[in-house]
Amino acid sequence: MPATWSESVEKAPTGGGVGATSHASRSTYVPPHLRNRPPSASADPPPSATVSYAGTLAGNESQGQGGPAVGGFQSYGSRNDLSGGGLSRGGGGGGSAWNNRNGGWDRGREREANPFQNDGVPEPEFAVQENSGINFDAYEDIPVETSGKDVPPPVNTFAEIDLGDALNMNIKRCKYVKPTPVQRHAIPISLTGRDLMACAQTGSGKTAAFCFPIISGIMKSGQSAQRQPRKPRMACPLALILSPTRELSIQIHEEARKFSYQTGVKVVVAYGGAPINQQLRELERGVDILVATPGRLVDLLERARVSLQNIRYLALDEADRMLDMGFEPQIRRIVQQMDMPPPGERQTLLFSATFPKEIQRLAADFLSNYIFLAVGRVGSSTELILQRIEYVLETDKRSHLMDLLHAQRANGVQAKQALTLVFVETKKGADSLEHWLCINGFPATSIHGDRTQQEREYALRSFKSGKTPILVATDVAARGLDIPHVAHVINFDLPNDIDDYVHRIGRTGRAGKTGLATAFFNDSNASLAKSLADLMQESNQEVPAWLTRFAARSNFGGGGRNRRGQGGGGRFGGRDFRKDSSYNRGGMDMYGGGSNMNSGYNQSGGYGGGYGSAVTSAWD
Ligand SMILES: Nc1ncnc2c1ncn2[C@@H]1O[C@H](COP(=O)(O)OP(=O)(O)OP(=O)(O)O)[C@@H](O)[C@H]1O
Repeated sequence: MPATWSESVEKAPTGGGVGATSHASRSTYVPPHLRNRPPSASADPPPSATVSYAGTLAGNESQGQGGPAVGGFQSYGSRNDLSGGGLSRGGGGGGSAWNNRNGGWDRGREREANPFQNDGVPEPEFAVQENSGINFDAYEDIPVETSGKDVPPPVNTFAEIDLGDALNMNIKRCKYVKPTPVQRHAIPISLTGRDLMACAQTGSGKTAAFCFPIISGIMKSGQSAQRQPRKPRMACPLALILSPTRELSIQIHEEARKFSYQTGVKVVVAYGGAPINQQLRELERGVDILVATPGRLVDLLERARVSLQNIRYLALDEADRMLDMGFEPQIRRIVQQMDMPPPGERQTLLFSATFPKEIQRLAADFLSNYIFLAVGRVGSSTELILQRIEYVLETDKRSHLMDLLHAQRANGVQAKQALTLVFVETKKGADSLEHWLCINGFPATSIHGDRTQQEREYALRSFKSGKTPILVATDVAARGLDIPHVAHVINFDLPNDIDDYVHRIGRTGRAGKTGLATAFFNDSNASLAKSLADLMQESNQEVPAWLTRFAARSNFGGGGRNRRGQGGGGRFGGRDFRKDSSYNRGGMDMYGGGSNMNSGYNQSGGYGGGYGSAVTSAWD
């Protein structure tokens, strides 16, 4: 069975509606500088070189791998096993006891593939070993803030929570020995049915924090999509997980499939850029949890192939991104203008590492009597990431990058265990830097919104596997991606928004591992100086004197995309906006929920931030 969509395309017979990416022959990645050459010249990237990393990078390398399998993407069924509509999912028994669904959704002819297979984790060994990478000591004294009515107490172990045998087994298979701080708090809250707005640092385990309660809730209820009254060929999922990018949706799907293995809960992913027919057929086979990007979901809703009438759980990952000006209209359409049950009748879970107050205000429209949870210095970066800011003129950036890469190479850590992610501002810039790196002997690939989905998936796989240990990316790769062994994040071009910086550097230093983040700063980044200096200080980083001078000089607090100065950050970045005096001025109940609250967001024209079209277009 093909592991990814790009593989399934490569292996499929010719033709068959693959759209823009339907190449007749097996597609080999061609770097941009070779793409227009005759076939004989357009072959592989330059010969693989050993890229090595120094000092802190070795720390990362030595920690081992905690994430999903390399190259792990969703599997699509073959085109030949689609007959019969696939709707005949035999139901589990009724009642509300555990395990009342079949132990796996392999009803009828369909068999549930083992999502752990790619991990190379021998089943019998999963019992004792801790997830090899995570350093829980790093989280021991992490500050936690909760607000809202009747907040359920946190737990210290998974055993304290009644998640069900099958899910507990999968937690062991994942080698999660104890919950991370956000899981300790968020899972008990969600299990009581409360709405939740949760902020927690990058790489701290938010995916499981929203997946576990959803999966266990579906298992416990004994509900399943196939037992709901449904129109023919219309999928009626019980849970919807939305994320801003295709790759993140793919990743969440992979994770959710592991967590729901043999629970009877079926997870399906739908995202843009991949053939919709394959996704439709997956949906026809039955779906309990639908993971989707907003654009593709709207398409499915318009075709009346998905109904949201049975939604019991709505989760927005990267919720602040999902509700900012780029996505907000689509999200409102999905959540408020289709057939989804309103707040109070469904459970809504919003997660991110950053949550500007303006977005919190907006998000309150989607929530009912919710609990706000902030774990760690939210909106700040983890101290596990060593941040370096270097003053580099625009014209010197490439040679400076080359110096960095040569220094890494000189230091002898294997490339596969120390990947480098380089962020640039534009798609053209990504292509051009990738080309330049390749011709200079550094195997690189790129990911951005102008590449086909097949190319994007191929690039990510090639990076994860270490075949091309440098990935040049736009912000499309800034959020959520959990790529083991990313040892170094380089902000070749700094973003305009400090929250974007937080997410970008969060691709390293995940799950308790250490990481290095280097940024090239020059006068064009002056508006970021203050928030950058503040962020570094909060994270106990050494702030260069020249940056402090820049910060003192710059007076950009009132506008632009630097939201930190507008209440999104602060000493404890994830403060509940309901605690603001301005929120209560109108006599609103401080923790009354706010589902009927008019945020005034639109009237005021939104916060000054927003994303320029170049950035927005990098997203799905
Ligand atoms: N309880 C746990 N024990 C060990 N490892 C865990 C645990 N929970 C999550 N992880 C691992 O931690 C890593 C980071 O998790 P995840 O991707 O959910 O982070 P995140 O908080 O969503 O990050 P981001 O803000 O970047 O989206 C993953 O590799 C995951 O498998």
